Parts: sequence; structure tokens; C-alpha cells
Amino acid sequence: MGESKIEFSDREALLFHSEGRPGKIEIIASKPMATQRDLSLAYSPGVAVPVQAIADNPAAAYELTAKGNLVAVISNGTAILGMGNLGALASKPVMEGKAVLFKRFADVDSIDIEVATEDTQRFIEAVELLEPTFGGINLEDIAAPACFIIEQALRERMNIPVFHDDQHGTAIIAAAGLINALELTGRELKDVKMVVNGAGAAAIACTELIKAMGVPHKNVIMCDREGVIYQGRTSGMDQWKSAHAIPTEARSLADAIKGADVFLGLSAADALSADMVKDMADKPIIFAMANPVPEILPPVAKAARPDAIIATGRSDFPNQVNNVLGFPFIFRGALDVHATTINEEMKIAAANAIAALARETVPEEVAAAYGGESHKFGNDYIIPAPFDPRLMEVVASAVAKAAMDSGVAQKPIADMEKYREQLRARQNPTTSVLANVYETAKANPKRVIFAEAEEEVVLRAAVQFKNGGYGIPVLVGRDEPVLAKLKELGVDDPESFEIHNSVSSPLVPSMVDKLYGRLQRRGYLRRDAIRMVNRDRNIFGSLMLSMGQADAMITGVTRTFAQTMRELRRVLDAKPNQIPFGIHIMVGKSHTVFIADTTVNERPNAEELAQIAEQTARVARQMGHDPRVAFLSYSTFGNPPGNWLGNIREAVAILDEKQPNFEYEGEMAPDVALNPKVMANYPFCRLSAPANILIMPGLQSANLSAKILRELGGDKTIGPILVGVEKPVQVATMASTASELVTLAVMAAADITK
Ligand SMILES: NC(=O)C1=CN([C@@H]2O[C@H](COP(=O)(O)OP(=O)(O)OC[C@H]3O[C@@H](n4cnc5c(N)ncnc54)[C@H](OP(=O)(O)O)[C@@H]3O)[C@@H](O)[C@H]2O)C=CC1
Ligand SMILES: CC(=O)C(=O)O
Ligand SMILES: [Mg+2]
Repeated sequence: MGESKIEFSDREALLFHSEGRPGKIEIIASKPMATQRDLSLAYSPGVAVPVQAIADNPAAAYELTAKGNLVAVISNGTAILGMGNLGALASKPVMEGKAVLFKRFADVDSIDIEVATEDTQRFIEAVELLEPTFGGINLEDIAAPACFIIEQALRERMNIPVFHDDQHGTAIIAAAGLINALELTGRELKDVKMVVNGAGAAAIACTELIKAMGVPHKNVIMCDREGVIYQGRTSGMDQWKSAHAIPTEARSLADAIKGADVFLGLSAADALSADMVKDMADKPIIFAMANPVPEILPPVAKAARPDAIIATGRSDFPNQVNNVLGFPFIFRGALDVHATTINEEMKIAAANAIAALARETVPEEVAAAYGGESHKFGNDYIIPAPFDPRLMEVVASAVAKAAMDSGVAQKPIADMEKYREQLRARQNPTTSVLANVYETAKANPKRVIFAEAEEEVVLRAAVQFKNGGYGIPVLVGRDEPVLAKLKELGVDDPESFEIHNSVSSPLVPSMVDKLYGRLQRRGYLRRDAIRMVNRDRNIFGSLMLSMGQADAMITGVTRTFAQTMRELRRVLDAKPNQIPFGIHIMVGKSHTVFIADTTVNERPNAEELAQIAEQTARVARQMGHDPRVAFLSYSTFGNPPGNWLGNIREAVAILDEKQPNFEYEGEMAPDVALNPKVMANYPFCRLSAPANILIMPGLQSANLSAKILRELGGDKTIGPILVGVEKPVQVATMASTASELVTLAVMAAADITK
């Protein structure tokens, strides 16, 4: 078990939240709001019709509004992670984070609501009044014991699922992990001796579920800040703690832990010492789940007890026992059957489904999401990772089925197999493929040149790239300004970055020879080559790349795309039998479209169009898509006729000759390519479904479309991605943000265009 792999500075964490649109969420309309008619339908007078329909039949709200897929993440900030009571406002970043996780992992729309009161009754009243808005309520980071009263009252008063995530979400995941850890260490629930540190929301709920599964009451010692909760203790007690008091001589955690099989930490940072771990039974099971800093760090626990199974709540160590593995999928299943509640049966079904998934063989494509490591059920893999795309299908369907079997589903699912298919389809392959691209880069770290390292945005990207573990940034720039800027960015060890400066680089003479060799018959003198190597960072970087000093390169923020390309092409050739060009990827809600050539060839001829189609199909396939190419035009199959269609038709004919292993068709207008109803007017069309690759007739239309879509579609655009150059190099745009640069650098490192 290694050190934490993910590092970041405080400044980086703040910038992550403040950059661009502040915070982590925004709301997007799901219906067009473009015309007067749209307005009439969406708002007055059209909206009166669904209003009346819902007044007549409240269940219609699930069909006519967003309610059925909308979950509120609600907190008063009294127990923010393990940071304590920092108030409602300070809890907002965590609650926005939970809302984003709902969306990312289970396509559940979610909004954070921070309620500024510590008065239990006022909180209950505020939340219960929200029932019309939401399909479910996820309570979060509310301290015990108020959370128990709040949840119970709301469950009684509301007819939608109310779920306190820190209690039950955590309990479900901890139970799943424990089932597997016990199996690996050859223990049975009935014999286990367990110590629980913490007696709050998470600790009480975990203990209750684990006792319900079979660990005897007398075998569990619970501790809080005052030490052991023993029978007869009077100070700092409440009814929830009393329920777990046992007769024992132990008074401190150090006493209690002697000989224990399992430690369950849901308390605070550093509460468990290495000495205590040494006192545990053979093959101890240690779940140190306090966030953000666990009760003990895995390397410390492992050093004390190499035979231990160790889990934390964090994503940067193996065995992440965190409620993120549960709540998105539990609500997905509950919402899909319009469950009135989330009951014990649904929770146990979720725990069993998660535990069983970890014992299954990890398929190839999933292995990539684990950083290419072969994950096999064992001490460092007792629980699936949150990025495991199988979780959605497996957990949500188990929860939905349990809701149906236990009689709380208002809309049972008729065809479970079809439902599982729909769950799979809710996940856009690009999202998980991108996660895989990141993990591929991490698994095999490459040296990536950041050619414009004196730019702050580039340096920030390089720092993120390094801290994310995606590879080794190789910075091109003058040492002093680069080091000074790294310090400004809060980097503790700027000297650990490799910086290359053309003024002092020993590589310069051989670079000049190489460049002069390439350019002498293109009108350049040796002194021109010297000047270019010394002054031009793209030339210097490209020469480093071509001389094998690094594996990939990212540039583009200080010069226009065309100028950057001219500089690169002085050094780098096209790949054999390929042409360089650009792809923009538009990542839609459930589909992805690749558009090419958006950057290089102004007026591609027929051969070039066919070539662009073939190369784009290869990239799309590499990113998990079955290519379906449409050659776009203003004209569809000859209508209207025109003078510009010849080379498009010829490109289709070239592919007809070559018989490539993907679908293609043309010429056609974009609506024919993308809208199945319009495509149906052309029954002879050879595409089996809407196109996912759009080959544009020329740079004008391609580049304009990509830029318009980018401006209108925001960060759903990836690219431009440069294809067809002999070395992995990516040219960003001058407006790129640090995170866009990191994505491109990772794509270059993972060589997705190879
Ligand atoms: N990994 C995961 O998925 C999750 C982890 N957690 C973590 O669990 C912890 C508790 O959260 P939650 O239950 O919501 O909060 P609560 O405020 O409801 O409970 C906190 C509990 O921890 C106890 N505690 C605090 N410090 C210590 C200490 N040094 N030694 C012993 N007990 C201590 C408190 O004791 P007292 O009663 O005496 O005040 C209290 O019982 C947090 O760190 C949180 O991040 C929570 C949910 C999910
Ligand atoms: C993970 C979580 O919900 C917590 O630490 O509070
Ligand atoms: Mg929490």
C-alpha cells in the first residue's frame, strides 16, 4: 500500500473552485427556449395545462416536471466531513460536491440546499415543506444526535425517500467492505470483536447495520471523545449512545482495542495510533473513515501491522470506503421505481450488490479505470472504486428490485433486463473513456513538454499534471521566471521541475544541425536555424521531442493555431500515409460527436476527405465509439444540386473502393446525419443510427461550427485534437484554461491519436 498519489496545494483547491463560473454546478434548460412559441408553451399560457393536470393528478408531476429525477442535498453544516460544526454556508462546497457526484455517477439531477439553523424543529419544518419540489431528500453532514431526530421526523412526514447519507450511505459501504474483509481473513460475523471510534451519525448507523447482519452486541465497544461508552457511564451520553453501551473494564480506545479484530473509525483525524494498531488481533481490519484526514494514515498502519487490511474514506489510497459508492446509485434505483422510501431491504440489497461486485473479475475496460493495475479481489481491493462503470447497473437495479419486492415501489419495473440496459445507456462512453485515458497516462507516466512554461496558465496545468500523477512535465522557458512563478503558485519544491532553457541547453548545437538539415533547401541559412532554436519555444520543444528527449508535447496558448502549426511543421513530419488535421469532440448528454477537420486543411480534396474520415474513425474507436461517418454538406444526396459536391462524392467513392470497417455515408445535411426522423426519409442511407463522426466539406464550415458549438456548449467540447503528426503533440487554443491544457496534455501522454 503506497503513499497517497494525489497532491495539491491549498491554492490549487481554491482555484479549482473559483476558476470560470464560481462553484461546481449550474442549471441547464432541458427544453428549447428559442422562439415565441417555445415561450408560450414553457411559460404562460401553455404551462397552465400541466398545472391543471398535476392539480387533478399529483402523480403527473413525475411525468411533467423535473421532480422525478431531482434530489436535494440538504445540510445545516453542523458536522462538515470530520471538520465539525462550521455552519451552513461553509458546508456549501461539500453539498455542491455531492450534487455533482449524483450527476456524474448516476445522472441524478441534484441541488444543494443549506439551511441556516441548528434548531431541530425549524430544520424539520423547512425541509418537509420542500416535498413538492423533489423526488428525494439526501441529508448530509448534520451532527448527531439531532440528525437522528431530523431523519426520523422527515421520514414520517414525507412521502418521498429521505436518506441521511452519513448514516446509511456510510453504513451500506462499510458493511459491504466488511463482508469482504471478513471473507479474506477467514472470519465470521458472529465471532468478530469490533471497536467503533466515534458515536455520531455515521458510527451509530454503521454499528446498527453491522449488528443487524450478525455481529453480537456484546462484541462491540463504542468510543467517543470521552472514551469508552460503558454501561453505567453518565457523562456525555444520549439515548443513541446508551443503546450501544456494554459492561466492560475498558475506559479508553487504547484499552478497548487490545485484541480487537476490527477497528471502525468514524471520528476525527489521527485518533488511532500505531501502538494501538500493534495491539489488535492477527490480520486486523482497519477502516479509518474520517474525512479528509483519516484516524490513521495507511502507510503508518501498514508499517505497524503489515498483515492488516486497511481502508479509508479517500480516493487516493486503495480501498475507498466512502458513501460516494452508494448514494448516487441508491437514489437512482429508488427514483426509477418512484419509491416512497429507502427501507432496510433496499439498503441491504445495495450492500450485498457492492460487496459481490468486488469479488467479480474486473473486465479489461474497467481495469483501465483503476490505473491499469490488475485489480483482483484481495487485501488492497475489498471494494469497487467509484469510477467502476458497473456500479450504476448493479447497485441501482438491486435497489429498484428490493423496493419492488418490499412493496414501496409506486412504479414497478416490468422488464428488469431492459432497465439494466437503460442504466448502461445513461452513461456516456466518452466520460468513462476519458477517465480511462487519465488512468492510462497515470499507469505509464510519460515525459510531456510544456513548451510555453513562462505562461501562468501553462505552469498551473503543468503543476496539476504532475500532482495528478499523469506524468513528468518538462518545462521550456527561462529558469528564473519559471521558478519564481512556480513559487507564486504555492509549489513547495519548484526545483523538482525539469526546466529547459534554449540559452543554456547543451542540446542546442545538435538541434541547430538537425533543423538546418531540414530547412537548408527551403530557403533558410544556418543563422536562421540558430535564431529559431534560440528564440522559438515551439521549435525548441519540437526538436526535443523529435530527438527523443520527451514523449509528448503541449503548446498553443501564446500564438495563433496556424502560426504554431507552421513552427511545429518545420521540425515534425506527418505520420506515414496520414495527413495532419484537427478534431473537436462534442460530448453531449448521452452521445458524443467527433467533428473534423476543424483546424488544418482549408479545402480538402477527395483523397484528403477520405483520409480524414478514416483517421477520425480510428480515434473515435480508440475512445470507445463505433464509428458512423457522415460527410456533411448543405445538400443531401444531390438535393439541392451544386458545384461544390464533387469532392465529397468522390471521397465516398474512395471509401467504397477501400471498404473500411466502419459505416459511412454522404453527402448529407447535418439534420439528416443527426436526427433519426429526418434520416428515415432516406431509407437507402447506409448509416444504422445517427452519425457520430461529421466530416466537414472544408475548414470554413468545420472551424466555424466547432467554435460556435464551443461558445454555446461551454465545456462540453474537447479539442482541438491534433491528429496525424509523427509525434504526440497537441496544440491548445489561446483561450485554453488550465484544466483544458491538462486534458490535452494527458491525451498527448496517452497518445490517443496513435
Ligand atoms: N467515509 C465515509 O464515507 C464517511 C466518513 N464520515 C466521517 O466520519 C466522521 C464523523 O462524521 P459524522 O458521524 O457525520 O459526525 P458527528 O458529528 O455526527 O459525529 C462525530 C462523532 O465523532 C466523535 N469524535 C470526534 N472526535 C473524536 C475523537 N478524537 N475520538 C473519538 N471520537 C471522536 C464525536 O464524539 P462526541 O460524541 O463525544 O462528540 C461524535 O460521536 C467524520 O470524520 C466524517 O468525515 C462520515 C460519513 C461518511
Ligand atoms: C464522505 C462523507 O459524507 C463525510 O465524510 O461526511
Ligand atoms: Mg458527509
